[in-house]
Amino acid sequence: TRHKFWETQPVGQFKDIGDTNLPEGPIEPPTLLSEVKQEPYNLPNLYEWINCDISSEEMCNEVYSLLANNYVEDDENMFRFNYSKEFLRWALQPPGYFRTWHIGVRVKSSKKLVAFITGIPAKIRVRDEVVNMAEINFLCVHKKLRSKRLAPVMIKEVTRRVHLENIWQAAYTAGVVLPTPIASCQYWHRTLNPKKLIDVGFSRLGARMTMSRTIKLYKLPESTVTPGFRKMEIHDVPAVTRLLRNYLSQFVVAPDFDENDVEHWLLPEENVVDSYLVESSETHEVTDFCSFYTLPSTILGNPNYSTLKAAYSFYNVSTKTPLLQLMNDALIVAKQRDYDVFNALDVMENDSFLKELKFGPGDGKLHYYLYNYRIRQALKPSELGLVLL
Ligand SMILES: CCCCCCCCCCCCCC(=O)CSCCNC(=O)CCNC(=O)[C@H](O)C(C)(C)COP(=O)(O)OP(=O)(O)OC[C@H]1O[C@@H](n2cnc3c(N)ncnc32)[C@H](O)[C@@H]1OP(=O)(O)O
Ligand SMILES: CCOC(=O)c1cnc2ccc(OC)cc2c1SCCC#N
Repeated sequence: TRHKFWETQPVGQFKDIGDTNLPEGPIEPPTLLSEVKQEPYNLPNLYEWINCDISSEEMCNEVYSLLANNYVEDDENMFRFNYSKEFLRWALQPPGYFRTWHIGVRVKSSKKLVAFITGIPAKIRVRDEVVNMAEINFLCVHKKLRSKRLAPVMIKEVTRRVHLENIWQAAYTAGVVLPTPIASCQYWHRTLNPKKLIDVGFSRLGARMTMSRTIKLYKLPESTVTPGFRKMEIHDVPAVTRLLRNYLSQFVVAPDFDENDVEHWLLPEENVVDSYLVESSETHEVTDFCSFYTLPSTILGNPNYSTLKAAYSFYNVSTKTPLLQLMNDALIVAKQRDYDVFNALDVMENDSFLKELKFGPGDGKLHYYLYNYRIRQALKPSELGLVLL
């Protein structure tokens, strides 16, 4: 058995791939709340569970440090995600969040935080069904405690706590292949600071290319080109919600955002999320929207640089301005704001601008998963309207 834990879970199993007799939808029915295990799963003796109050400065520092030192690295150990504290508070406290779903594991004696996993509630539409789900993220076990089967316990515990809130499905992404992806996406990278990306060893000077020629290749205008292109403001929430809900309705899997969700996830917050829209000067109608979130990475083992400033494409809608032009304006803003790279997945309609805007394909894949919800057959990235942090 290749996946001793995952083969026990209500997820699509590899052996079932292609079996179109299996119905789409929940794999297991909900259980009665009285039947949900009332007490936490057992941890190895030295450890204890802790609910992490991310709004507490001290707790947020501990979570930040655990992730900054032990969270995801690329295959070549060139980068490690360095989620900021304000980003973590944003990511973990959306409307309706549960503090009990921000789960830590501490060493009983030293009180040191050594593991973490989180859930947040989200309404996710799958085809025509809007399903109450948990979005699971930030699963992290300290480097010194790896390969001790702690992750399955963390996963079972967050599952138990989600069940206690009468939620039976979840969504998550991972760079690793597990039973069984509903879609597999590719990262694309648009160089904004070529010299730095070459110096850190991510990019290489092209054949017959000089550094100055390479800098010229990635050069962008000093200012955005779309008339009416401006930052989103709180009074734009109703219009942006309408625009986004309508746009996302075309995808097989997408969040079902209401105005409260849009205000939380898309209203600009410095160093966390940036959103811009196009307001028509004559009709004052909001016709287009683009957004990106800020996720820096620690640059590992480089004497000259410590941090990579990366922007990640979030939700973009174009109804009047060509998507290509809208996204080029997003690149221009990111360059103005001194980002080193602008990253995007090939989800939604992103494929239509990636090559033309000089994005290059990454070597990493991002696999999307649903827990306790079967999809008849894997989706194409263009059928996905969901971006997880
Ligand atoms: C109704 C609600 C349901 C809610 C829950 C839904 C499900 C949510 C699922 C979680 C979604 C998280 C999403 C998310 O956070 C975004 S993906 C980022 C995950 N975190 C990292 O990569 C950080 C660095 N790595 C680590 O901290 C550890 O390596 C982790 C903790 C990843 C594994 O710790 P370890 O010390 O290296 O390994 P053991 O403890 O010995 O455990 C080995 C088992 O863990 C399976 N494994 C490995 N990586 C996984 C991953 N990324 N997802 C799921 N499972 C993963 C692996 O296949 C094996 O099971 P198998 O034997 O069956 O193959
Ligand atoms: C320069 C392009 O690469 C990245 O931006 C980057 C940065 N930090 C990471 C940390 C962990 C990591 O683990 C998979 C990958 C990166 C990546 S590439 C995949 C993310 C994107 N786009």
